[in-house]
Amino acid sequence: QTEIQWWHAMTGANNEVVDTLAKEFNDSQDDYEIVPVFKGTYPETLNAGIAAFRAKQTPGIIQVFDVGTGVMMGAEGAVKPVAEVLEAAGEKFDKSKYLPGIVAYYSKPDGTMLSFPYNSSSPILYFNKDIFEKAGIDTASPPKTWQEVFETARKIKESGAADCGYTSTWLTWIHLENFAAWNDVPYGTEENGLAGTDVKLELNAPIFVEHFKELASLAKDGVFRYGGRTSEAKQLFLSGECAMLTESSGGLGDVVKSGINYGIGQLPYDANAEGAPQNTIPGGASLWVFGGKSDEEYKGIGEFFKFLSQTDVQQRLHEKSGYLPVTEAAYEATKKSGFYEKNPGRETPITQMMGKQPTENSKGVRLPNLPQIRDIENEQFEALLAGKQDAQTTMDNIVKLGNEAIAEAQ
Ligand SMILES: O=P(O)(O)OC[C@H](O)CO
Repeated sequence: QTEIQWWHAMTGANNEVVDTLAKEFNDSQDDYEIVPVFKGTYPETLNAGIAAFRAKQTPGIIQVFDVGTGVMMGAEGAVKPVAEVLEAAGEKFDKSKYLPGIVAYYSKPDGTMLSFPYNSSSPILYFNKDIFEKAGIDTASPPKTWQEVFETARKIKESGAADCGYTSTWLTWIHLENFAAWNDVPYGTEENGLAGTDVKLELNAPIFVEHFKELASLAKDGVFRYGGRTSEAKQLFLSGECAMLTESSGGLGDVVKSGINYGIGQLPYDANAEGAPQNTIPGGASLWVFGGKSDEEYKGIGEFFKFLSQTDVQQRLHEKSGYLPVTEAAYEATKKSGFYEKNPGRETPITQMMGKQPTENSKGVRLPNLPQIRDIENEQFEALLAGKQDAQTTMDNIVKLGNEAIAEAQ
């Protein structure tokens, strides 16, 4: 039997999905064994992969988050494109079977798709219906714009219905990368890095500065509570401390499991942005396969990817975790099953990603060192939210330090 390690960053309900899928695949045949290994948060998992590559001790499969895509693409020869992996298992990879936004995100400019889109997501608004009712807020029409979210959050705090009105996971992904795409404003030049590598960040434009000014003011008043750089803030919602949360659709598994009386709204947009809402960009992660493995291992990984792309597996993954069904067939099957009628809001992450043809502001953000840029952004946000600097300084610093880091990485 050939053992194949699958390094991943999934916790809670999503970790259970990983373990279940590996077990089902292992039970379905005798030649290969997929062994899931939890490697920490997404940034930690990527760092573990880089270290393993240097030490020539790579796993068969590694889950790399959206913004690590540029890093992996830059590692010429280190990875084996997904089509070649599937070919090893006698399967022809047909891109047209996958949702177009996802294919575009994980493909090189020449169209070669490099990784397998295991868990794609889109950020949404979660709200606690019990708290809304206590504060006298209509649960049938959750806030649509950021301005409404902020006003509602203040109202909730003032009413005493909850300690904190609003929190958010991933400020970088939700309040910068998706904020830009959804409001149809640039994150940076060169189509946010998709059209060229000489990118200059445009994150100190007034729309971003105003947004963060408001967040900082909410934080000062205890209305907004900061949770951390990745998905830590989800706990603040699950514990009932915060009434609203913006978080990945991939957080749904834990929200459902918690038994909380929750509702879903689409990702808020800025009321002053003319083109909003435009479309969100895919988040989550994909599965990358390292080069230099034996034919047998590639065949095993190809078989596993074949297993993962089956319609019923994709449908289940989508329904259990909240990640998107990555194939058209699984999306259609979920629609037909009546799942969306029975579970209001569960189609929102898909429609907000696919609803409109992307513009040059909303295809994605691709930088060779985006994880590092996110570190810079997070450091600046933390200084802002701790009251150490104002929003204009924060966004100016992000642009200055970010541009320096991008120039260095070229
Ligand atoms: O929580 P996930 O898996 O949807 O990922 C969120 C972000 O895209 C990570 O960069």
